[in-house]
Amino acid sequence: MSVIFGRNVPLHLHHQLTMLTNVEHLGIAVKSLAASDELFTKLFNVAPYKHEEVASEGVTTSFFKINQTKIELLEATNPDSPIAKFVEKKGEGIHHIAFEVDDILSEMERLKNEGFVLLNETPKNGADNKLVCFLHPKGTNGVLIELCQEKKD
Ligand SMILES: CC[C@H](C(=O)O)C(=O)SCCNC(=O)CCNC(=O)[C@H](O)C(C)(C)COP(=O)(O)OP(=O)(O)OC[C@H]1O[C@@H](n2cnc3c(N)ncnc32)[C@H](O)[C@@H]1OP(=O)(O)O
Ligand SMILES: [Co+2]
Repeated sequence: MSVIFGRNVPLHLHHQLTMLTNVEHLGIAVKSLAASDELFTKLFNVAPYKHEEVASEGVTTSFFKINQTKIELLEATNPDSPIAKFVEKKGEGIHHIAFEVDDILSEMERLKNEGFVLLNETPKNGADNKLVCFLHPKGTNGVLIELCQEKKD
């Protein structure tokens, strides 16, 4: 008899529900969204599909989509923004990799139990209609990882 574990999923299948699926986007820290919009529009030969400010993160973003690949450009909107500190310390460049998850709460629980350091204890509002959580780069070989779950209406 299979053991039922949360959401009526047999235990041996449950791990398949809590995992990082696709790369949702690559985050690139930039000094000027206007200048980088122009540069990446030339590079991709496609214009950004949206601009969105996330005041809680102190960023304004620009999103490009090339087939299934999403690129998020991020400019700081205040000196305390993580992007401002990053650009000041490391210059412009790749800032984070975001992964899509089906169930961010279960995934945060799983990763916490695996010893990863969550930078926010509960999911927070991200851009592009997502709930997000970040893992400390010190625990992921120096790469800032973001988890993204599509907000359900
Ligand atoms: C949510 C909107 C949008 C979305 O997709 O929806 C976004 O993606 S918003 C993105 C901006 N928000 C965040 O990045 C939130 C998570 N980040 C943080 O909490 C901080 O930036 C943190 C904790 C990663 C670093 O902050 P801290 O104040 O500790 O800055 P330090 O410069 O002291 O960094 C400590 C240590 O970490 C290294 N570091 C910092 N940022 C990164 C990074 N992006 N990738 C890799 N490593 C990073 C930094 O170099 C320091 O290492 P050290 O060896 O001591 O130099
Ligand atoms: Co992001």
